[in-house]
Amino acid sequence: MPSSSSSDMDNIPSTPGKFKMDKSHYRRWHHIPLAKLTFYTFVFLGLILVFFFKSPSSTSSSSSSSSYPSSLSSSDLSRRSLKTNSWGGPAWEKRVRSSARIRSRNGISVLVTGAAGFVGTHVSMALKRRGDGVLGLDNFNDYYDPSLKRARQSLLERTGIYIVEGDINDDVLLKKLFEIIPFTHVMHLAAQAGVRYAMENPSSYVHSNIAGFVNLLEICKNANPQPAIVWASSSSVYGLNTKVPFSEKDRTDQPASLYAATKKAGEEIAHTYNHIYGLSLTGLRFFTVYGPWGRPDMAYFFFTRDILKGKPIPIFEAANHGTVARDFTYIDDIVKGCLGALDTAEKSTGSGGKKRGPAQLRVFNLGNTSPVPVSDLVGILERLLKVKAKRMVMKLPRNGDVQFTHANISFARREFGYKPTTDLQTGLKKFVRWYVSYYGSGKKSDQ
Ligand SMILES: O=C(O)[C@H]1O[C@H](OP(=O)(O)OP(=O)(O)OC[C@H]2O[C@@H](n3ccc(=O)[nH]c3=O)[C@H](O)[C@@H]2O)[C@H](O)[C@@H](O)[C@H]1O
Repeated sequence: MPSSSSSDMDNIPSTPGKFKMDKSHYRRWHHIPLAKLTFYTFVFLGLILVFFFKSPSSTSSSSSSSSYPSSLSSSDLSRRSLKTNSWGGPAWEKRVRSSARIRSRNGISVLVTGAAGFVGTHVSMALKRRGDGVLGLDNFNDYYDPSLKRARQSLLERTGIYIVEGDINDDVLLKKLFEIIPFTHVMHLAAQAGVRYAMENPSSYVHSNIAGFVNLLEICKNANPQPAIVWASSSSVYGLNTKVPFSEKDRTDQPASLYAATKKAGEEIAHTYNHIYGLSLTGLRFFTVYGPWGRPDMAYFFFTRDILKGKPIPIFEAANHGTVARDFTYIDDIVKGCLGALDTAEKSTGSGGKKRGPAQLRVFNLGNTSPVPVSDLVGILERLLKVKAKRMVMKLPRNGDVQFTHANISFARREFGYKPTTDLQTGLKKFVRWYVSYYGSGKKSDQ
């Protein structure tokens, strides 16, 4: 055998566990002065602390039981960006519990997604008013002025409704909410809305209306008990159909916008989760909802603003001066429809991700049943605002708009007595009153 050398190679153990300590190294440590040793110990501890605080799991929410894998894929990273540090901890859980507490006999506990949105705010208030437990969820994105969403949040807070700040794509957060509260129902209203904006930002529609919806259903199917889900589809699924009024039995395979296509996809996804997992699912096709606390991206809203400012408003017309009309539906009628759907929703039949039997699957139109031309809407606003609009008639752009909508609501009437009662004139009067109290009249002459 070759004689042993004193090279470092000699210190590599041939078998794990059989490493023999080199006494000369040991002796060398003994000769390091104590001050130096203390210094190196602090440096070492410092490095450990830095590593700990920089690690992904410690940057996620403080109460989250999750920890990220050590190697993050790009999708993990994008999901990470959805996490906020604003949730978690005993005080947060207490707020969640208090908000979701049922305060009436036979009440239900509802997770309302998109609670800081227009319809979400109104539905949350109506549920709370009758004693149901309500917990909101909203990501407060800036599709339109987030300060309006914050104002709606304050409104809800005053009635004891807490909105958790988070995204429906955040599975860790959703799981946590279902761990704390065994929700009986989910009112799913979080979505990327708007027909025309889909050409500007298509991926946001896929992110919220498809990926987000699937993520929510994944959590719901695994929940025990599984909740019943009522969610917002859209009148836009009728797309290029020409037969009126639109009935739930009509074809919906000709969407005119990506928005419509993602809502239609949602209806098919609902079918799948109902079929495989026994989730009870009800889709509501809303027809151009308007009213106080509404969405600033919608025509009735920004027409009001621009008429008051003396700015021209673009009024679309179809080919050959064809009328463009909508079945504008007042928010209180939509709220009645949402509550009716929640109250008639049957329980999901599965549990823990397994189907135990067939479950309810429904789709309803929620409209007003009397379409009004957009030019008439402008006429009503002119009278209410006492300002003449600067009308700018334009050809209906090819950006997703359809020429008209008109709901047949006989199915919703039969199932839960749905009966809209507010006509456009009355509803716009309430909207204008709210608008002026919230923003001021902002008339050009006032400035
Ligand atoms: O029912 C729905 O499912 C959808 O309703 C709503 O879409 P729409 O019915 O298109 O409402 P909205 O934009 O207010 O335009 C109203 C009318 O004004 C016309 N319009 C619009 C803009 C303009 O500059 N000029 C104009 O004439 C326009 O041609 C239209 O005739 C929601 O935004 C959508 O998220 C979805 O919920």
